[in-house]
Amino acid sequence: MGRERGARALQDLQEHPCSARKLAERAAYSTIIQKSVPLPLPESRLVCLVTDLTMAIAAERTSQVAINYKDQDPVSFARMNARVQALLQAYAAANCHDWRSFARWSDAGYLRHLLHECDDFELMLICWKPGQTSRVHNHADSHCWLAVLAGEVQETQYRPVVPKAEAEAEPHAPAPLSGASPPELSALLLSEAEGSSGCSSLSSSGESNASFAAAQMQAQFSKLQEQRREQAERQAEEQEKGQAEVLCCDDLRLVRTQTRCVQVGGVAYINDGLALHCVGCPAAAECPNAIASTGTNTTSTAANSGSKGPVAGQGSCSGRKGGRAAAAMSSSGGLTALFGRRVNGTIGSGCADALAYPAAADGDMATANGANGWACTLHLYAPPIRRVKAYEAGGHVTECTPGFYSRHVLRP
Ligand SMILES: N[C@@H](CS(=O)O)C(=O)O
Repeated sequence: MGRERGARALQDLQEHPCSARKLAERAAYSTIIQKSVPLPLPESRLVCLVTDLTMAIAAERTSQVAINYKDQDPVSFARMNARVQALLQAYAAANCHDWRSFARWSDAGYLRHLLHECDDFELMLICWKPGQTSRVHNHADSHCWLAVLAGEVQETQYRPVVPKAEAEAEPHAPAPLSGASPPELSALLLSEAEGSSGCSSLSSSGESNASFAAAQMQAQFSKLQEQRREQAERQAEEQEKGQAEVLCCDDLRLVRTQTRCVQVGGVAYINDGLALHCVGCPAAAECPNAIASTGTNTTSTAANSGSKGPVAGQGSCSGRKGGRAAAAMSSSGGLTALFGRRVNGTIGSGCADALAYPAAADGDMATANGANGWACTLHLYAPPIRRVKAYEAGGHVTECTPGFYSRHVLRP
């Protein structure tokens, strides 16, 4: 009897996602509810987001499709990508503030705050001060979406350079970072859907992408391959002329292919299938008034000006707004950071596996605003990232396990 009621409640929840009542019902049938304080109120947008993301991803998993960028069927990925992007974008654009109680910044490097983790995905809040960036890294076959909640971030993409001898032996081969992958395809579809404005936002309007048929995707994929061939040729030319920025680590040479900015409200898909990359918050000098107005605008240049800060307290959000947050520490002591590059250089290079991280100072508990140019991003990794490769200029390619600064549980 109890089981039946539970199943009915969950089915109901799936059909009518995310209302406070439904969430309360769901809580009644959840098995383990681990709480760290303070949790947002059950009806908070962040909790709803976790519930909706869970369903969007589970919907693909139940059809026996492996959820990762390498194995997932393109149509399944396109469907999931559209849903996930629409959910993240709705949250980012709603100008919610419930994330702020989990946000901490540090002078030592960007901080990762784990908000939710399950077998399918992890949701991470990342706090950046101006000038802080991640190392060039991969995502170890995980999908990764990024939504900007405050400020602005830049993503710089890199592609391994094909050694000249190899390129001559096979002149039309694209850089062999990875083979054909669903995300590549989907990202192409999304960028095509946005038109050829030159902006590199990957914000999605939502469900429309899900309707792409497999045949159309195949045609687009051929186009993508052609573009990659052209890009490889352009890179070879740039290298000849010595124009391309090249990063060397171990025997690998990486060439920078593009930089794109994502502003507040914007959503991007980032993945090894597209490129290796690093993400960072532009230094104040590069990016005056870094907080942009709510929306999905992005630019492909480093500089951004004339933007406005977010308006506090607006939007359709409920739940806590700011307030004193508790940073629940990880079981191993908590203060772990990951493949971030420390701006002050005091912590050294290489991956920071379980490296003790200085606690955020009280001053770092202030929230991001237009004046300080700090940024905050929401990252969704599906499945959770277990190990990544980090590429250090003049250094080594290092494997490391991502850690986090604080851990929370957002399940209702
Ligand atoms: N993947 C990085 C952030 S970004 O560079 O995408 C991290 O989780 O620390």
